[in-house]
Amino acid sequence: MATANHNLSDYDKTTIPNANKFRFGIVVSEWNPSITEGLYNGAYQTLIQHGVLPSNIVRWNVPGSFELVYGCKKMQKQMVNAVIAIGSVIQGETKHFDFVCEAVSQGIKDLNVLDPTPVIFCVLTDDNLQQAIDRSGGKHGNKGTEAAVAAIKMAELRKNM
Ligand SMILES: Nc1c(NC[C@H](O)[C@H](O)[C@H](O)CO)[nH]c(=O)[nH]c1=O
Ligand SMILES: CC(=O)[C@@H](O)COP(=O)(O)O
Repeated sequence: MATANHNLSDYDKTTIPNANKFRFGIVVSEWNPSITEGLYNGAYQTLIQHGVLPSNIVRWNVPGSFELVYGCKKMQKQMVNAVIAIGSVIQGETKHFDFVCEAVSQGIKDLNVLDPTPVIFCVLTDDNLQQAIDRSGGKHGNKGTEAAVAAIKMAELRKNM
């Protein structure tokens, strides 16, 4: 289902466990900061709403989405229950977009395979700035909210394994 048909901020709050015992790492790309800050705010506020203590949210910045893989790999070792990778990749004139998106998605997938700490893929890959705006707190909701919900659910799943 396309995002246009499912608002990223809509979810059943009754299905979310209390996250007051969990600790989360959030790694934020500095490229397109107006977008990534919106994603971070969505994720942060959602974690707080579900009981996470501010002191249990660790934030690191990296230069761009390509560096999210390295930052998340290191964040996995910080005694956190889950990691959220936040980035915004916007198509330019060249194929660089394709290489960055492929590297980040494959790299984060690999982190989930190789380490027991889940890493949530909160990376927008948009054709233009408007699409990114719409998905970072605009008309289609906030992917940061969606990512925080996923992080809590994965932390709970890991706890029960
Ligand atoms: N064009 C975008 C980039 N490019 C930078 C790369 O992510 C990387 O930092 C650089 O190639 C050095 O290794 N990054 C984004 O996050 N978003 C873009 O739109
Ligand atoms: C995703 C990118 O790296 C891209 O925005 C860079 O722009 P360009 O392809 O015009 O160099």
